[in-house]
Amino acid sequence: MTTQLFAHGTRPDQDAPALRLTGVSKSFSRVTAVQDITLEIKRNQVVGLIGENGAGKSSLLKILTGIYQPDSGTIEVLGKAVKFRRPQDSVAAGIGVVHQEQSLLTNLSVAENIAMNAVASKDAAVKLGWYRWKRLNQEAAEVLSKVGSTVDPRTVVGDLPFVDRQMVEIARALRVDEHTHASPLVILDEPTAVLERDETAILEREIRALRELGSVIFVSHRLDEVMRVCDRILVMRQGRLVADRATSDVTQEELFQLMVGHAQRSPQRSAPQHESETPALEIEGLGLTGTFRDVSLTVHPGQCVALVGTIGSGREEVCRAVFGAGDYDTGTVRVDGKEIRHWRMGKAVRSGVAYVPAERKTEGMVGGLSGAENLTLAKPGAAVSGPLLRPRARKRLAEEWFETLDVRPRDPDLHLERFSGGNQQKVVMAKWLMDEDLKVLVLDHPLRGLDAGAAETVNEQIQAACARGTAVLLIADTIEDALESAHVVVVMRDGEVTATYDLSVESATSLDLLERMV
Ligand SMILES: Nc1ncnc2c1ncn2[C@@H]1O[C@H](COP(=O)(O)OP(=O)(O)OP(=O)(O)O)[C@@H](O)[C@H]1O
Repeated sequence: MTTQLFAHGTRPDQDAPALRLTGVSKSFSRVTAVQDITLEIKRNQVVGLIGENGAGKSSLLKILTGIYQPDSGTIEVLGKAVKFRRPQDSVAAGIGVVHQEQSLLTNLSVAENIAMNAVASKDAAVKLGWYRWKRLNQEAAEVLSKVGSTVDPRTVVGDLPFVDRQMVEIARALRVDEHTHASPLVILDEPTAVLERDETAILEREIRALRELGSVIFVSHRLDEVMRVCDRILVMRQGRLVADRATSDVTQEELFQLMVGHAQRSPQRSAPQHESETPALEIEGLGLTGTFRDVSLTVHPGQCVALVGTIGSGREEVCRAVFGAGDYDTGTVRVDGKEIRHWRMGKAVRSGVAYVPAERKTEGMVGGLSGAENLTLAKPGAAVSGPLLRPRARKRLAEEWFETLDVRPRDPDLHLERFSGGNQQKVVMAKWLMDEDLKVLVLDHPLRGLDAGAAETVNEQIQAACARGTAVLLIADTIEDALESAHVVVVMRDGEVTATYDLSVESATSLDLLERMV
C-alpha cells in the first residue's frame, strides 16, 4: 500500500525538488489533454499554473492527485518515483489539494472538518468514530495557526465568511505533511474564484506565506493575481507546457500572449444605443424579508447595469428574483413596461428574460446532453421547424457558436460533461447570447472560470448583445470589471442599494464603490 511511501527508512531526499514530472501524457478517446509534460517544482516555491480553458490544467492536476493515471511518463516526489493509483496514494506522498468548489461540510465545526483528513494514529483525536473533543479542537487550532488563521475551531463552517473557509480548506490540505514528515505540496485550484476583492487580498497574502511550509501549485485565471502571488509561472497550451518563467522575468501582457496566442485587445464600453423611454427592466421597491429591501433600479434596452457588493449584500438574490428563480415579497418588477406577477422561470424565458447563474454546473447545464442539445435547450430557434426538431440545423447553429466562442474541442455532439469547466461555461453563455430577441439578460459572474482570452470574447459578446438592444443586468467578478463594462453601477450593502453611478455623466473609482460596499 502506498501509504507507506516514505516508510521503511527511505526518507525523502532533502535536496530533491518537491515534484518532478518527466514526459507525462494523458489522452482521452478524441483529445490529448496532457502532452509530454516535463517540469520541476522546487521546494518552498509558489508556482502558478495558467492556460486557456481546455489547455489541460485540470487533467494535469488530476494526474497529480491520483484521479487519472497517466498513459506515459514518470512522477517523482521529493526525489522518489511514485505511481498514484488512487487519490489516497497522492495524499500519502504529501500532496494536498484545495478544489475549485468548496468541499467543507457546512453543518460541521471547523475542527471536525479538519479532522476528516487526519492521519490514524494511536492518539489521534478521532478514534473508531469517537471524537476526543479537546484534542480535536487543539489539533485544529495548531494546524490553523500554521497558516496564520485565528478562526475558532469550534465555529460551525456555515457561519464563516468564504475567505476563512478557504483558509480552513488550505489548513486541511496541509495536513498531508503528517504522512511524510516532509515538505508538503499543496495544489490550490482557483481558490480565489468565489472571493470578493478584499477577501482575495487576504488570501493572496496567506498563499505567499505558504512557501515557508512547503510548495504550492496555484491555478488561477486572473493573471494579475498570479503575478502577485507566484515565484514562477507555468503556461499550458493545448496540453503542452509552453513556458516556464520566473515571475520577475515576465509581464502580464506576455503571459496573455503565451496563453492565447495574440495580444490583449483593450476593452471598450460602447455607448448605449437603444435608450428608449420604456425601460426593458424596472425594479421598484423590491424586498424579501431578511435578504434585501427597497431595491430599485432600471435597465434600458442596450444598457448594461452592474450590481456590486460583497457576498451577503443581496445582489445575487435580487438577480434570481428578476428571473423567477428566487422570491420577493414586496415591490414590483416590470419587463418592457408590463408588471410581471407570479413570475416563474418558464414565463421569464418566454418573455425574453434570460439568466446565467454562477453555479452553472448545477443550474445552468445538463451534463448528460451534448453541447448542441444544451445550446438549443431554452430557445431552439432555427433548430426547430414547427414541432419538429431539425438536427442538422441544430448542429450547424452549434458549430457557428462553437467557432464564435472558441469552444474546445469543436465537437457539439460530445456530452457537455466531457468539456473542461471553462468550455462548459462558454456553451451555457452561448445558449442565451445566440438569442437575438432577448430583452433582458441577467448574468451572475459570467467570467468566472474563463481564461483571459475567453473572458475577452464573452465580454465582446455581452457588448454585442447590448448593441442589439438587450438590457444587461450584471454581477461582475471584480469592481474593475464592473467599471469597465457597465454603463451604470449600482452598489449594494446588507440588502440595500447604497449608491447608483451613471458612468455616462459621472466617474467613479474602485475606492468610491468599495466605500459604499463595506
Ligand atoms: N474525462 C474526460 N473525457 C474526455 N475528455 C476530457 C476528459 N477530461 C478532460 N477532457 C478534455 O481534455 C482537455 C483538457 O481539459 P482540462 O479540463 O484539463 O482543461 P483545463 O485547462 O482545466 O480547462 P478549464 O480552465 O476550462 O477548466 C479538454 O479538451 C477536455 O475536453
